[in-house]
Amino acid sequence: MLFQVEMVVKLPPDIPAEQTADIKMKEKVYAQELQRQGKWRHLWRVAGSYANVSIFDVTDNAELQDLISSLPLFPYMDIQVKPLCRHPSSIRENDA
Ligand SMILES: O=C(O)C[C@H]1C=CC(=O)O1
Repeated sequence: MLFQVEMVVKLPPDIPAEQTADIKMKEKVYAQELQRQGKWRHLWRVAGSYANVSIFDVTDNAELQDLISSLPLFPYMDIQVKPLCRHPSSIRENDA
């Protein structure tokens, strides 16, 4: 199942810089591992903001919830999820 996930990062300004750097480093390691596994198919920065638009490819809603809620930045993000399905005009047969 494919999902579009939008994440807007809202780190509180009073978190110590060291802690922020540690969270971001852990987030990067986790995000890259999920990309290697093929579960996080696309990761795009939204230009001009501390936000991303991503495409996840997971078995079901429960797996998506599990992956997203395990993100180190999860407590500091506003997240919106949209389920996707194949577009009838798409020429990409392998998608969805
Ligand atoms: O920077 C972000 O958009 C937030 C998050 C998503 C992947 C990652 O490494 O950090």
